Amino acid sequence: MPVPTPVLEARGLSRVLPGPVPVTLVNGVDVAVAPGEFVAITGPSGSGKSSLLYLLGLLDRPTSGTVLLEGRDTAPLDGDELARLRLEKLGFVFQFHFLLPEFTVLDNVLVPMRKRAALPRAAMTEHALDLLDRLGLADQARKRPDQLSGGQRQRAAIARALANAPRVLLADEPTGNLDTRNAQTVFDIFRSLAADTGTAVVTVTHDEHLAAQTDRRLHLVDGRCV
Ligand SMILES: Nc1ncnc2c1ncn2[C@@H]1O[C@H](COP(=O)(O)OP(=O)(O)OP(=O)(O)O)[C@@H](O)[C@H]1O
Repeated sequence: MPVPTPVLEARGLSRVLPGPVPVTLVNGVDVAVAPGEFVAITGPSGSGKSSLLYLLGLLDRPTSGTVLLEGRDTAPLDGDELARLRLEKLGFVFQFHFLLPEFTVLDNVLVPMRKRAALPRAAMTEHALDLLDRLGLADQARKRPDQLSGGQRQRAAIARALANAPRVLLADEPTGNLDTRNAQTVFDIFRSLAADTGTAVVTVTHDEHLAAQTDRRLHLVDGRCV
């Protein structure tokens, strides 16, 4: 069977903070993520999990090595080109939801769609409402984030991350502020997202029970994948 082109690939990825005593955050990581794959980044505190995720998400630049997105080398791209790729191809979820407090949930989901401007206005609203419905938030669309529960807020943040139908969803401890039930719901959403839409999901987690539910684990120790 032909091996599919990885949607996301790291080759010899390293990130060193310069200084009198340079600090190595990520050290020579090679990884290839296939479309529809659900991958956990695990490892002890300070092992470089978030640093690796930021590199994979084109939010930080490696000091050596490169990231390929859908087979395209991102190393030569400038800041604007990277921002465009993030907007069009990647979705992000963090431990804190980072929803805009003065906007409704619906308007929060519309922000990345408006920025991309790939759809007429009415179609954007329809798509955003459909996403919220799929995440069990149909009744919350016109509320502000502070009127939602913690679990609902994180699902709204996931809806926003999915607004532009990313090829890869990157999540940094997305269940860190959630109780067990809501944490499981988030992982259930990730699992069906990967299986049903082919979106690759890469998530940092401390939680062994959740990590065991993914297809594959990248375990980091001192910035190296072991
Ligand atoms: N800007 C920075 N300046 C100095 N040290 C940093 C900086 N960013 C990260 N570090 C250090 O680099 C190491 C890796 O950090 P990173 O946040 O990637 O680890 P992590 O595995 O995600 O940790 P945690 O599980 O605690 O969130 C840590 O030791 C951290 O303290």
